[in-house]
Amino acid sequence: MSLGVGSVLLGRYQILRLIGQGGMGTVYAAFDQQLNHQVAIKYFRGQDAIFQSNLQREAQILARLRHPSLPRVYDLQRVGDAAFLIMDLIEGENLDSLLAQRGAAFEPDVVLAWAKALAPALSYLHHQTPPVIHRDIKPQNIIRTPEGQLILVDFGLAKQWASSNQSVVAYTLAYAALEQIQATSPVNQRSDVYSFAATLYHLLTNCEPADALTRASSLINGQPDPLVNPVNLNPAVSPAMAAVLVQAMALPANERPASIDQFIQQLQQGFYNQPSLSSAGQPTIVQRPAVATIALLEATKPALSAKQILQPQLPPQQITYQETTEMEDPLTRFLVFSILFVVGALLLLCLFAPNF
Ligand SMILES: Nc1ncnc2c1ncn2[C@@H]1O[C@H](COP(=O)(O)OP(=O)(O)OP(=O)(O)O)[C@@H](O)[C@H]1O
Repeated sequence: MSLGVGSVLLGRYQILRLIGQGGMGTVYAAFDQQLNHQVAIKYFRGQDAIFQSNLQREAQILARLRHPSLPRVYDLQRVGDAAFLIMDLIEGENLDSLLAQRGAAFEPDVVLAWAKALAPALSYLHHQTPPVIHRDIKPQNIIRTPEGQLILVDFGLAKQWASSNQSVVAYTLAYAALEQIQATSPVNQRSDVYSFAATLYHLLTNCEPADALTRASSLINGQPDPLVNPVNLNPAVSPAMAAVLVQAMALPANERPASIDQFIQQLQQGFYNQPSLSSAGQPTIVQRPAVATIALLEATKPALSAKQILQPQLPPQQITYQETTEMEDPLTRFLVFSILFVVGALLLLCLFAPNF
């Protein structure tokens, strides 16, 4: 079905322009000739009956949502194997475009303010029964309106059903949690915590974070985690804030903050440079050099390919990390103590045998 500019869809929606195309569908701006207002239409094409009925069930859930930072969903129309979701048209520019135009990282106070503005919307989604998981938080899906308000678009909709379809990628690799890529354990609000943190990481550093699959693959092969500490990319980010981000992007879901609210609280503490805590579930920063080992996967070394990681035999929760600092290394400890011993002996000689 062609949706050319000017054509009228379903006898009512005049297509104004193409907004963007993603893995699951295409988004258009249109004019609703019946209600005289502009809408956004997401066009899902070539979907089977199971997908369509799941889509309908989810659209019914989304239609009940009311939040100032989320577009309202009005209608779902089906024509053959195509489906059209009608929702608020959000005018403005997405944060990915704003970052590209700026060509440099955003200031930490700006990103923190954005995070705090978006968190209630995510929290609202997560507190639905059943919880609505966004599944695709990324700078491109956050639109800043001309009034400066942030709106989170493209949420939830049937992405878990799409992910079982081999031809569809229903997430964006750089921002997706490992459990979402592997599809071996349920995606939950901690998966959104990962994506939200990865989004903030990108905005704070102007660099896409290393994706979870590459990171897991490196760790399995005894390599350091390729996720660059945000402090090294933007010195304006405090070490404590960076630690919170890195913790929220932990590969095992159970090491991330349990909720968006908890994450934002930690991020705010980090911004104001409060000391980071090292107990379980609290932010710690990855020290370099550090030896990262994946204890339960140790037996499978030396090499696991990315494809193998994708296979469902090893749930991501089984991945645990162990870190040793430089001083914990026996050779380093031996060298440091030897040097201290020699220096001490020389000092004693100078004191008690000055003619020596
Ligand atoms: N209601 C809306 N109003 C305005 N723009 C929107 C709206 N919903 C989505 N968009 C924009 O449309 C573009 C394409 O969205 P789309 O959802 O097709 O792509 P995607 O997120 O890359 O992939 P996927 O199909 O996996 O969701 C994005 O840039 C998004 O910001």
